[in-house]
Amino acid sequence: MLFQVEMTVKLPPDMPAEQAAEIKATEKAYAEDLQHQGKWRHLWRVAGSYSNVSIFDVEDNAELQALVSSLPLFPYMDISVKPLCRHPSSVRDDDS
Ligand SMILES: O=C(O)CC1=CCC(=O)O1
Repeated sequence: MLFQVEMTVKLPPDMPAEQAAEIKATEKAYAEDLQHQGKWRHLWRVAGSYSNVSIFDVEDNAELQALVSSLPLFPYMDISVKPLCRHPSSVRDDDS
């Protein structure tokens, strides 16, 4: 199942820089691992913001919930999720 996930990072302004850097580094490693596994198919920065638009390819809603709620930045993000399905006019054969 494909999901579009939009994440907006809102770190507390008073979070120490070292702590913020550590969380971001852990987040990066987690995101890279999920991309290598094929579960996090796309990761795009929304230009001009501290947001990303991502496409996840997971078994079901429960797996998406497990992955997203395990993100190190999860407590510091606003997240919206949209389920996706194939468009009848799509010519790509890899977007199922
Ligand atoms: O910077 C972001 O958009 C949050 C984030 C998601 C994966 C990652 O490495 O950073």
